[in-house]
Amino acid sequence: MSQRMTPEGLGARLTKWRSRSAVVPLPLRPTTRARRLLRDGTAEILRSPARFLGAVLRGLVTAYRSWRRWVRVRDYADAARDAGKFADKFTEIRALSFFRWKVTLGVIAGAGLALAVLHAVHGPSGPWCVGAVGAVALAALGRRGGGLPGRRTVLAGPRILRWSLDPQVLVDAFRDAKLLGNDETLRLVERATRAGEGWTITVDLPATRKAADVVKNREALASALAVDEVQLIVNRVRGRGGHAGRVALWVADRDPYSTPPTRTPLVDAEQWDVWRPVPFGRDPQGSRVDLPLVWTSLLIGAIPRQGKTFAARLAVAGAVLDPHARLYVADFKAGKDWDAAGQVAHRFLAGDDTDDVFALLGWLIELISEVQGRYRRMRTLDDTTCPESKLTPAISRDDALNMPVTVLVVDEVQVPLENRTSITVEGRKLTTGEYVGELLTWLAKKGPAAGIVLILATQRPDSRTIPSGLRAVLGSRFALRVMDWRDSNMVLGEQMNTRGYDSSRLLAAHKGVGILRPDGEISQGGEVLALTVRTYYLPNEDWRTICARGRQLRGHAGRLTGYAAGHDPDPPLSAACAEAAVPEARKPARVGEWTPEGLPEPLASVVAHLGDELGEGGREFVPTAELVAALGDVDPKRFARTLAELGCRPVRDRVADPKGGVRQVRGYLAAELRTAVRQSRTDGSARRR
Ligand SMILES: Nc1ncnc2c1ncn2[C@@H]1O[C@H](COP(=O)(O)OP(=O)(O)OP(=O)(O)O)[C@@H](O)[C@H]1O
Repeated sequence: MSQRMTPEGLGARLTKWRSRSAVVPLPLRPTTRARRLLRDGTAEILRSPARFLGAVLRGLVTAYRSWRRWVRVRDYADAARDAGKFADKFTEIRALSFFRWKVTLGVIAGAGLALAVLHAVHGPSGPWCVGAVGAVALAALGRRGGGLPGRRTVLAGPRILRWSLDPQVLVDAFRDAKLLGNDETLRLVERATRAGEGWTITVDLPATRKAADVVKNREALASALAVDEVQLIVNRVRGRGGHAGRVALWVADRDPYSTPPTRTPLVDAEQWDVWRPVPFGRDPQGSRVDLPLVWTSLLIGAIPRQGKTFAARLAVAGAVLDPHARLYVADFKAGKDWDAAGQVAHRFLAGDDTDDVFALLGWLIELISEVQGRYRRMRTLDDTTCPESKLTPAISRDDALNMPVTVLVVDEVQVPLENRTSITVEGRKLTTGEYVGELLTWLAKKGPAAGIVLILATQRPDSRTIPSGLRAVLGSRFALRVMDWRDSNMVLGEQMNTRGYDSSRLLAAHKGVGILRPDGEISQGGEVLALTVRTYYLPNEDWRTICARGRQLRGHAGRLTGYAAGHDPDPPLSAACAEAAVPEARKPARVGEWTPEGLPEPLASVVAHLGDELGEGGREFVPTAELVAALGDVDPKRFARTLAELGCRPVRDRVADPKGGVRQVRGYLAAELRTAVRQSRTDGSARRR
């Protein structure tokens, strides 16, 4: 069917032709590019006088600095000083400096005379012309450089320092901090610019030096620059445009935390989406730091009165303002800091005695069953609704599926973890604290993907209080001021102090300031291992406002449940019924299930090595190297082939290495090994029948 050519159709075709035809010059093409060119060109013309003036001023400063170096014979004096011969050469240097002063005065007098003659011959236009030429020359001298491309893989060419501030200051500071040798220098990748209330600059170290060492020795560098270490932020530039020798520095003009704190923007938010990273605070340069919470968990540690509760409330504030999110709040501080959360929480408690600990135990058991149920239900969902075994925003908001993002906050988590009341679980005697630790560990491992977020705050981040297994699985960490570097490492992770992150160095006056080690990317982008953050200020009054709004939102949406809806809380578990309530996941394996009897080799040896660790809730992945080493003189190829015949195929996974990092290794999924064991037992008993 032929199309009638309407006036609009003709116009549209003409526009299309003009935008595509090679005959039409680029600037005349009716695309947004032409408009952009016009806009940029006008802006450029309007800005040029101010830019020219700026360049002339910078040129003046640069010319003055060069002259001062020259007149003071700095290069000669420095060389003499480095060679330890300054005293011998002093007279010579002074004489040369005196001579250069005389040359300077001579040139000034000559220039003045020449200008006077010019004025006499050509009138005022003569000196004006000379002035204009001089200004152009100064502007050329002071024009902004865009930085250098940085160090190439093979170093070549001179290292040129171009910085409108005296770059030698920085090089000297690096040398004083023993981060550069006397014959080494820095290469400026991005010239110094103002960022917030300070200077930022990116430099390349010589090829023999590592950026990680600069980060580690930040304090020495701060001393060499004569600033407090809180004023100096040093980051290795990673990812695109970065390499192991590139460092970004930010030097604040003054203590960045001396200004009054900022209120959280959530106080003014009508509503929030719990899937959006929550506004957590600001970095020293004043940029906002948002903290993602879903699919991870958070550990907050600090000595008393440093702002743990405030930080935990900030983290949970986003969930309070999302009517789809469910909250479990356990306040073992037993103060009134969390009281307002009772208006919105599905489960709420404030207290610190054994009954409260048992109530928490009940919640944990409930949440573990919930997680198991969610995984079971997710398995039945189609791939479009649930592409991986992970909660998605759509699933979490689907009432029919009933899997809302659930945030469990435990303030002063050391109270339940240290409870010594004895209980028996499946014949095993242990303290309630140990059991709480086990359940929290299980939840922190399996819960995040099913939409259960754990936020734990503690005054005592030591190894006796927070089991290492639990710490290892808490993805995000926030360390406010602690007593010493060991406690800081307890919160932030092994060896973090040697990488330059030690929260014991924060000042007592810096309340709410801590080191955040996020799980994955945060709003700053790039690959940051950790960063210093000053949390937003969230006093009780604002917290109450947020909780009242959260209640209103839930009320309108018909989502007030549990405690907030006024339902009687379930009676806390007692020591006697703790055992009966243990969910399947936490039950130790039936006697004999993880023993090698009746199993074929090498499965029998694998089970003998792993024992109960193979059970549900135990290990998820076992490296091949570990199995081969444990089984002694086994042929790795035959071992892999036999296991493959039993349905266990090697996969790659990340494991922690002893140096504190992670590495990828090959190994077997415990789930597949379990299935193989059960299958072998079923086959064995069928054969016996
Ligand atoms: N971001 C912040 N900016 C300024 N001051 C803050 C900030 N966060 C907390 N504070 C101050 O620190 C004080 C202690 O905060 P918070 O109650 O959260 O400490 P805590 O570590 O939980 O204490 P405790 O261990 O005694 O429970 C607060 O009263 C508040 O004035």
